[in-house]
Amino acid sequence: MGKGDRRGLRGRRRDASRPIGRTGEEEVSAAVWSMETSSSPVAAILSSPSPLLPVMPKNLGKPPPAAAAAQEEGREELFASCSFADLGLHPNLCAHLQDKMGFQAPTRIQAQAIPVAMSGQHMLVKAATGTGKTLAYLAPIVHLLQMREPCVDRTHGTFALVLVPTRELCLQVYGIAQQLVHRFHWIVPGFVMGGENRAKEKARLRKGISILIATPGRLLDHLQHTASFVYSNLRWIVFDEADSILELGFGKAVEDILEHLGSRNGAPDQNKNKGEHIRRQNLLLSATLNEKVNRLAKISLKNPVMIGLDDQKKPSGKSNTLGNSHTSLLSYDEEDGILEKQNDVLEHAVDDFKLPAQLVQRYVKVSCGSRLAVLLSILKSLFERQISQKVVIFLSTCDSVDFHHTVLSQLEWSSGPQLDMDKKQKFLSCKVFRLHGSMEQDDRKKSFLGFGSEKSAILVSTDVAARGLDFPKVKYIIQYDSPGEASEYVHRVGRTARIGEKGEALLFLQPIELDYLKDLESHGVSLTEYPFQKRSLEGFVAAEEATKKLARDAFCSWVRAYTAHRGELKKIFMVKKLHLGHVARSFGLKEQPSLVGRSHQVQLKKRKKEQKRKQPAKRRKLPSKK
Ligand SMILES: Nc1ncnc2c1ncn2[C@@H]1O[C@H](COP(=O)(O)OP(=O)(O)OP(=O)(O)O)[C@@H](O)[C@H]1O
Repeated sequence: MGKGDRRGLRGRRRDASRPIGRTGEEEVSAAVWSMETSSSPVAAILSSPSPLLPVMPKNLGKPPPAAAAAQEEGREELFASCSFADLGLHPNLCAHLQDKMGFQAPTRIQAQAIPVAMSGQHMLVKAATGTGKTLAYLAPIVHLLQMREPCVDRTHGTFALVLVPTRELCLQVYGIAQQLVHRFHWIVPGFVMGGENRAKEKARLRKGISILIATPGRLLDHLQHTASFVYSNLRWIVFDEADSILELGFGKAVEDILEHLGSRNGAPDQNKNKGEHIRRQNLLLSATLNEKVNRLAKISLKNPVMIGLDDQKKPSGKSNTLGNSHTSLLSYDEEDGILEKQNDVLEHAVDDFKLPAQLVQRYVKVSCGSRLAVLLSILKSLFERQISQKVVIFLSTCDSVDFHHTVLSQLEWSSGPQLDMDKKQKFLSCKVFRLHGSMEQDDRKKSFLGFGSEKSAILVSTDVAARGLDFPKVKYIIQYDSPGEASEYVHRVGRTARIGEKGEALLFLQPIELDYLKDLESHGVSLTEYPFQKRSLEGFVAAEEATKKLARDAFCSWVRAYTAHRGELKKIFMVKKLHLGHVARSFGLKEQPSLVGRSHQVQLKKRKKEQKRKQPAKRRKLPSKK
């Protein structure tokens, strides 16, 4: 089980261990599945106008007009009015950012964080997802390394260490670092992470890596066992997605890493005796903070500049939206005064989350048994309205990802000859990828890179994809299984609506789970209900006597057909195992099964009596004489 996936399991065993019960809804959707004669049960759901499927809104996949305005407002709030050059970055780096990476101006968070990072002060940054936090720490590091005298050389070892919670994020940050050093080829980025070949990593460390991106477990392994790993010139330690690193149980590893690197507050500066006094700088960044980050901040940050933390609440009481964060430099008075202010600011920063202003967030209330049917309907509607879509579907466990990936892959449109029926049902004109921590590393890499490069695709994933991953053009996030903590909700939906782009997020909730909305509200996150009118099948059937009779006849014939199975099949299709009430409901019948079923049973008994009457009277067995 990959570390990155651990969060996917801890506290989320609910769907793995839940006993498979045949509740009403499951009964009905089972009935829906078995009613169809088509080739696949999944297709059955789609081709049957199940009473449970929502009628999709016309504007599905198109955010409401207000969101378009919010998107414009979001963009204005997102970008600073200054230039990268105004921030003091090297002209070559500014040119590269603009010409090669297409970044015309810094985001607000970058405009605030880059000068602080360049000043050498410790920093704690809280900014909404998709606001450019990666560049906020990598750009100043590259800038300062390229101007270092003597020139950075591989033999100097590692100057900057970036800790991230997942392997995919490790690859992503490494890719951005590679782009940033394009004009400074003497600065060498590299990565070490679980699942990779240790020996090759040792060889690369022995040669020297200037900017090292790492997952905590593997980094600690090399700190403890790779003697050729040189970090005596280490100047920066960056914790990207700081709260997630600790949530994933890396807390002890992080403390051991800080111990090794002499970067705990109060630890003797290991470079002092080297003559060259390198001021260590630690940076913590995330869109969400938690108590554990407070603890990490206390042991690793010294008088940090806090960005985006202390203006949590707008006068309206609404939580701060994107880009309104600003630097709050703690006044430098006596030690305890600073710590007190720092703690106070941190305490308040934990509970409030910032979300992109242009993100449209909805929830859909779905009973358990009809979840899959509704999910397939929503996907079908999304792809019918816009053939090319990038969608991420979050699930709670690896097994659930594997199952739903298999189900959705059945709907993948194959370019070869197709049956007419298949054409109608294979509505996904895109590839379906899966991602979770139990996959082989190569498969994980293929999925991660594959989904990122496709114009239209679906990714079915656990929370291993919830943090930091920057998939271009993801327009829709479906949380089929709700996340645990509200912070995970924020990060999941943060995979869309990035850097001012539009995005929509849909959370599946069962009627018994609606209280989760209140939990989200308490963190300043509010969702609107998915705007579809629930087709009231029962009302439709009850409206007309003729329709009601059709439904009754259909119900009776269905049950009769069910009893008609022969041989071994009778052990599978057993009427007495059916919950006739739910089967009746799947025909829109409100009557209790006993009423509808009783009349059928009465008929059955009558029929059996007639059959018996017609049969020649069997010779009665006389009791044997003893
Ligand atoms: N100044 C900029 N101008 C335009 N695009 C930018 C700028 N800075 C970063 N980006 C782009 O914005 C996207 C989001 O950046 P990044 O992943 O660093 O955000 P983040 O705040 O770290 O998000 P998360 O909280 O999800 O990790 C990326 O595609 C990145 O290339």
